[in-house]
Amino acid sequence: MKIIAFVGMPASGKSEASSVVEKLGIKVVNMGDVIREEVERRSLEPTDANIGGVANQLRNEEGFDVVAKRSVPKIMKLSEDLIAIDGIRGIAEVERFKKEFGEKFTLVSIDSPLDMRFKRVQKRKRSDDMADINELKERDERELSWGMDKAMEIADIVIENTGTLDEFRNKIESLVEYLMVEVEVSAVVNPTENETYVANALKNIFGDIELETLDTAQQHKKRLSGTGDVETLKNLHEMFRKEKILDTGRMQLEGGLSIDGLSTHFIINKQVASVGRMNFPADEEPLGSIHVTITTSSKDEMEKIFDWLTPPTKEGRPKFEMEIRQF
Ligand SMILES: Nc1ncnc2c1ncn2[C@@H]1O[C@H](COP(=O)(O)OP(=O)(O)OP(=O)(O)O)[C@@H](O)[C@H]1O
Repeated sequence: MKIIAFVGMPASGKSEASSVVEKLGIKVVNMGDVIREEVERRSLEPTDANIGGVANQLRNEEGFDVVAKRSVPKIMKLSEDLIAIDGIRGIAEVERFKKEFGEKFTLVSIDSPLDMRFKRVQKRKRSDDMADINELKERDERELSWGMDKAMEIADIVIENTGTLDEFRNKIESLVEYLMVEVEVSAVVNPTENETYVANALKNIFGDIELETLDTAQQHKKRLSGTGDVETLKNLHEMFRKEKILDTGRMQLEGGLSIDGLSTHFIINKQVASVGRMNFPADEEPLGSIHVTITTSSKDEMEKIFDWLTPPTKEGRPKFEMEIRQF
């Protein structure tokens, strides 16, 4: 499971980002629900004043990360691959989520300058919106006092929201597709082989991927396996170039494509990988090969990955080089 959360100054585009995510079918957990539930538990009317009052009371009684803390079990109960958290207000909440979810938690900062945010607020006309730029500055100050700037500073990904709304929505879609990519790698460890030898072969191709040892149906045979995201493919990306095997690589990727176009599977020579090089065996090697499966949430994303890893070539050189992170 992966968790994504947006932070940013008032009117930077967090709600827009959440609604794009929701439209893509991703579950959005609203932190405000925790407060609304507490309001109900205290048998109060769900008015703005009661919600604000209970939120403040909770923070004073149980700390600034109280809402995050109470959201954690709700998130843990879910079984989706990707979940978005809406409504982070400060650094304490970010720290709580980082502690609970570690690497699985991706914090995204949405950056937009004050004057642009003010123009957008004037159009938004939400009941709590301001007519004067100084009121927006005051709102900024309140968010800063909760450490929004610190939360933005430690974000894993920064998205500039300085263009059109469509451009922004495309960036968020691209980000979600990027986060949904899953890479699975595995290789058999034969009784005659040393586990470290196989682990090194895998790490030579996939960098510092975390591996676990699994039993196989056959006695004395183990399998080393690991899962990762697009970052896991960065070293492979370099190897295709170093070994000058872009065309062969492309054939492997395309050859292993599933009928629905959402996953591809190919094998890499384990023995060759153990010495830090890479090629593709025609068939599974006698001692087993390295198996790689890449899964995406859309055909477009898969095509993007193909073009990024192994662009088409002309006279042996890539016709173009592209970024995989288009946000
Ligand atoms: N790139 C953009 N171009 C034009 N309008 C935009 C753009 N991004 C966001 N907006 C609009 O700006 C307004 C503020 O965005 P949004 O409500 O998503 O911000 P927010 O970060 O959730 O704000 P708050 O912190 O105040 O809840 C909305 O009306 C939204 O539709």
